[in-house]
Amino acid sequence: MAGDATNLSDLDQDKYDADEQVKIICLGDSAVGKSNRPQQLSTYALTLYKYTTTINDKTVLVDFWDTAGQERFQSMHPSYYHKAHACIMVFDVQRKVTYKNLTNWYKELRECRPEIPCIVVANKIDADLKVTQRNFNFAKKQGLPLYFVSAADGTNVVKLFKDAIKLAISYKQDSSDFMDEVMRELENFELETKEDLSDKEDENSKEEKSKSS
Ligand SMILES: Nc1nc2c(ncn2[C@@H]2O[C@H](COP(=O)(O)OP(=O)(O)OP(=O)(O)O)[C@@H](O)[C@H]2O)c(=O)[nH]1
Ligand SMILES: [Mg+2]
Repeated sequence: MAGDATNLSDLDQDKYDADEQVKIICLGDSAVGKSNRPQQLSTYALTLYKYTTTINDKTVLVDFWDTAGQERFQSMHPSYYHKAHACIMVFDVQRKVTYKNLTNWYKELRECRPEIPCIVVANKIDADLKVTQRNFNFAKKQGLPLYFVSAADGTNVVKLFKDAIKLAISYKQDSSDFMDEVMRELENFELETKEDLSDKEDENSKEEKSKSS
């Protein structure tokens, strides 16, 4: 994948409010193959994989968030979920416990992000292709798409990331449509109540603005 970089400016999450920026998070137990790296000591708790793509003639910047280490505590810091537009939830078909733990990951995800699209990934299918015939009911039960993937030989990897990006963007557009609606309602509301506002309140709001800028 594209080069990764994690520095402080990457962690300013306000950028994800911009139309052309999406954030996709990866979840799952340790060593399921989220980063597809040979075993290594975790130097950084967080890695951002940056990816640029064009959708409907618009350039979209995608940040894939990936962790090392923190998932051993079976829980992520809330800032990891903050403003995420989609989630890729990975388990290892060779290790049943990683499949069982999806329940916990999914619960935590939904506490923080109740609505974002989520894809379930059964990884390492290269180790035993027969697993693709097995039923993994978790995904079906939750109404989530399930992808059989091998990060090692590349099976379904491109499709997975393309679809995750599409889902993230469509989620973002829907929610911004909804935001537009809310904003319009607020504008109308303001017109109706303007006369009631005293000068004092106007001063206060100016002060608030200069504080926050
Ligand atoms: N056979 C096989 N091995 C894989 C595959 N994907 C990853 N691995 C191996 O699984 C091990 C763990 O992979 P990682 O990518 O480090 O897993 P991770 O989920 O990022 O683990 P943490 O960073 O510790 O959370 C490594 O030895 C990888 O080489 C796969 O598709 N097939
Ligand atoms: Mg990793």
